[in-house]
Amino acid sequence: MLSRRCVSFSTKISTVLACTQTTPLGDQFPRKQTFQMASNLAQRAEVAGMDPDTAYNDAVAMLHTSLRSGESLLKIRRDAEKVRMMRTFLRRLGLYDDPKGLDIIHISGTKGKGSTCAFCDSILRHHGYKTGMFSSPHMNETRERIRINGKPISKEMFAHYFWEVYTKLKQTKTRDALNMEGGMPAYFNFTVIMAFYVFIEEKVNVGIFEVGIGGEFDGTNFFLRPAVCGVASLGYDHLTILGETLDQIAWHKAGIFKTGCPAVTMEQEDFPPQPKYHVFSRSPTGSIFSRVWSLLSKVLWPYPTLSAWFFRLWGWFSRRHPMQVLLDRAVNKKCPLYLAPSISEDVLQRVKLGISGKKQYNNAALAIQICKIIRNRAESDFSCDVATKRMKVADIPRLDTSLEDLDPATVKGLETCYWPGRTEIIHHEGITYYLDGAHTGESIENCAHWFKEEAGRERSDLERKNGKVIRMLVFNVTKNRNPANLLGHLTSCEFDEATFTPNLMSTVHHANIMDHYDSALNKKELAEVPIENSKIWSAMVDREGSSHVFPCILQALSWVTQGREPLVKVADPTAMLPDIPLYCLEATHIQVLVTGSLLLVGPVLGILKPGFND
Ligand SMILES: Nc1ncnc2c1ncn2[C@@H]1O[C@H](COP(=O)(O)OP(=O)(O)OP(=O)(O)O)[C@@H](O)[C@H]1O
Repeated sequence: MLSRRCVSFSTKISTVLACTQTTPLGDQFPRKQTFQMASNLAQRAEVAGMDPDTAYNDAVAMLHTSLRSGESLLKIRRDAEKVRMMRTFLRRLGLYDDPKGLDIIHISGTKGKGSTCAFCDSILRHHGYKTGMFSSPHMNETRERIRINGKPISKEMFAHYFWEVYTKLKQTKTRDALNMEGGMPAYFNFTVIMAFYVFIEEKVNVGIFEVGIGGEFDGTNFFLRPAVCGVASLGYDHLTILGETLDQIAWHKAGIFKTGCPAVTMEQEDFPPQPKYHVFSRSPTGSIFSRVWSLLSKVLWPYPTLSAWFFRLWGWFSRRHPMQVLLDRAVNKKCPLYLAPSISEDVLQRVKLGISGKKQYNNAALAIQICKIIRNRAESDFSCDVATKRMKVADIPRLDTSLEDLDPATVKGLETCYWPGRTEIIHHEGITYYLDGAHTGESIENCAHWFKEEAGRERSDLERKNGKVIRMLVFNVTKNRNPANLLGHLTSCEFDEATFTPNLMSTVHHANIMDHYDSALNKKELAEVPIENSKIWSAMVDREGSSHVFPCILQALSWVTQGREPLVKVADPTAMLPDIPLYCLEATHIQVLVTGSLLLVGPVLGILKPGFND
């Protein structure tokens, strides 16, 4: 399979990695040098029968080096051009239209889009479809982004298709280096294109695509006629890109709607505008409000407090309900829009969802209706439901989940659905790990609710048998997120001790450094963020000494589970772990919540459940 144009520079990459391993905090990856090395080697020999690990590592290294460099050029392109550019890349691969026989499900939303995709994937698989799923970001390995029949594609398959797509695009590259349409797609766009290509080549029946950021200008928004679009729950994330009010965010998310293609959404809350309300925020809706807004912001900017209050009030009164924005966009795009309300109590009692958490019932309802559309597609006519100007939000047709929708295959799909690292519980002798990759206000709130419910039940059972249970937190956030906003939701979880660590597996040996190139590079994230988080936490819980900072995940986990966990070993035996309080050692059971970042949860999952990807 690997007889394609393939390169081997793993040995050289390992040499480079070896240099970085000695400086744990603030490692600098020699990006420029590796990029040159990668591009030189890419034009080299054909290597047949390569070892899959080497071939895979080479492909991932290429993604992180030569293809990442395209991103800086991308920034100078106007947003709307990105989608057109994606279509050009596909044409260069010989893909001129949406392929026949591959139904596309395209899902946007702030929270729950990954879970909805996973539910769709599982339900359809249990109905006999061959499924493909593209999601981002990945936790441990890049290949997690492309799944076939619920499993990440193998390293061998990833390497094979990577070099096939890479070579075809390279051969059609034009001389105009600044013209990105003639160049190479950057990291994210490349993985999207590759997923699409893999699904076609592997003759998948349904391709499920999770939007990266927003929707309108996202790299996944190149489909001409998706079989169905879904919008999961809306909330605040990526505000600097999408805007700071929910109607601005909704506008982007609804950008995936296509003329004549059915779209389904769930009930949406209308949160108040974010407290941090920027004077110069730009409304993408292009309304008269936004023009007056922009004029006033120019007049008022010298008076920051006055203008901040003015704009906060303005934002409050001028905002539209996110559901109204979804409807308006459906009208503009002549798209039939449906509402999938959450599952009702009687139906709910029949199913124990594979992904837990109360919000998952909303995601499941959305997935059930999306799959129903796919299954009944041949005999359905959506033209009579195309949204019209006269329609009000209350008129959006409802697709209630009834008992008849829960046929055995759908129930099996919902119950066996596995979405790694999201509200996942792993039991070990004397320890229960609660893992959740939540990293926004809404999802951390959901995580705290889930943890209190699940861990509370377990603690009551254990205490009834005279057990002594303590609770530990292992936490990190990545850059650009507000740690106080996230940690605030966790203060009610009754943690006895809290630990903070960067998303670095080990200070000695950083596995998969290439797969997590960015996080390994950022000095502030590695050294300063955990200290900052620890200070915020101490101030919030007002308990001296119950907050601890570690330089890597292995040290934090070793400290938390001292003497109990054979799987967790400090990679550097010379590392001095601080003393753990006596009452922790005396406890009969520890409950550990790991949350705040997928890049923290991923490595922990990798330790506790090796091979969870296979
Ligand atoms: N409707 C929801 N509201 C709030 N939190 C949710 C909802 N659905 C899922 N979550 C939580 O959000 C986190 C991420 O879930 P999921 O992967 O489904 O979402 P996502 O939209 O793909 O997010 P991201 O891509 O940012 O990780 C999980 O912790 C999950 O429990």
